[in-house]
Amino acid sequence: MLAVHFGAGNIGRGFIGSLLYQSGFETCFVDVNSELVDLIAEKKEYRVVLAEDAKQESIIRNVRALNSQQNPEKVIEAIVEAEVVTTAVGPHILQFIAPLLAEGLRKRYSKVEKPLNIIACENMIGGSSLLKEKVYEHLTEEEKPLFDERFGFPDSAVDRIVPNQTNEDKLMVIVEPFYEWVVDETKIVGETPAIQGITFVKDLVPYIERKLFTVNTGHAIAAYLGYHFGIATINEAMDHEMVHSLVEGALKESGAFLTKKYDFDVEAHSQYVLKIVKRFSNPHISDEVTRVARSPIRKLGPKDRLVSPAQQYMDVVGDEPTYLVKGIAAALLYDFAGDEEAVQVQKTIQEAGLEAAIQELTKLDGSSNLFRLIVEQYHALKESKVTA
Ligand SMILES: NC(=O)c1ccc[n+]([C@@H]2O[C@H](COP(=O)([O-])OP(=O)(O)OC[C@H]3O[C@@H](n4cnc5c(N)ncnc54)[C@H](O)[C@@H]3O)[C@@H](O)[C@H]2O)c1
Ligand SMILES: O=P(O)(O)OC[C@@H](O)[C@@H](O)[C@H](O)[C@H](O)CO
Repeated sequence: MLAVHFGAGNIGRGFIGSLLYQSGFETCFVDVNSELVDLIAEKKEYRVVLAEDAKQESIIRNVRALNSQQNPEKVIEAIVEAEVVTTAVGPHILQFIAPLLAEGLRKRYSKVEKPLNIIACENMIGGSSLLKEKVYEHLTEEEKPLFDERFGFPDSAVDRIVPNQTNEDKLMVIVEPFYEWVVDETKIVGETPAIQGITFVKDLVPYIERKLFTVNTGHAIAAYLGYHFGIATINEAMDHEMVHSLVEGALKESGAFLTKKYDFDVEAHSQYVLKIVKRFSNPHISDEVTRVARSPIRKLGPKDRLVSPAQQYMDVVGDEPTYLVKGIAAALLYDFAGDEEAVQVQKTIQEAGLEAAIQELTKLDGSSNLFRLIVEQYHALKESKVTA
């Protein structure tokens, strides 16, 4: 059984690759990082170590790797043979892998009748659907209905914290023990991929919203406020009394709309939040705030982890959010020079003004209450700049 996985990075090796191996797949990683591809091709195995006292280690075997820029034909051949295709490249990269994936699916269509499912494992709502949209931009009108019958793009939610890391063994990856991978079974075409560890559900939306607007909302707020207070890592940010209580406040707000909207059990949701806050404080993980804060343009988008829960809190709970808005303000103040999107946000604020920048990034109506609150909190936070 062959799996083709795009993106041999943190989550690709540390999570998806690991579950594929445990489920009996051979995994062909596809990446553009030559060093990584060459190392996987040479070693044919790598280590995954759990970030816990016992540091339990697994060896992931049965892996190979291809550089999609150097060997596109081989990637196409692998897609022809695959039982499943997965991705973990980042939401903005899906458009770049789409042309090659379209070529692979075209060739496969002409050679193999067996259906194939393509699962994007990215932190966003509708990742596989977006990938499908991008792939379909490369198809003819005649091909589209034929591909609909043969290829599935089920959306998914993935949860496992895998920090950026530099280890002596460059393929080794340290991951937190916890993981969750939920896939929309209604969009599967043909057989359900036999991957142990996936939970298949009929309605993914509550799962992806619960994950993105709890884990990623809390994480982003810890990162942006941590950065604001001059803190380097997420667990240090969680040790900072003010950041800790602002994260908890934001998760109370997102929890209030999630439990109401989806009729989640309130006590079970509190336990879910407690566990997440504990995961952020894992002493065995050193996760830089700049990784978690990365790509603020994406994170300030209307459907992402900051603005969407703030808007939904207003709509569903009927109140003004206090903490989520502070997180949005901190994201707008994020000026890390090593992050192109952060540089772009600061440039837009300087050149177009704060209000035009907020409108452009969040797509919020300039006359809305949420917009007004964000402007207020931005100025309040900017004036209160202190170091930890
Ligand atoms: N790290 C985590 O904790 C975590 C957890 C859950 C979900 N995710 C999601 O997984 C995705 C990947 O995150 P990550 O942390 O593993 O990032 P990463 O940067 O470690 O890995 C991304 C990989 O994609 C590769 N890549 C870039 N362009 C490519 C292309 N055109 N073709 C093939 N490969 C390409 C990169 O070289 C890199 O190896 C993101 O959407 C992220 O939100 C991450
Ligand atoms: O990957 P991003 O940039 O969407 O978000 C950064 C982190 O919040 C994220 O990678 C988490 O570690 C992960 O989503 C945990 O499951």
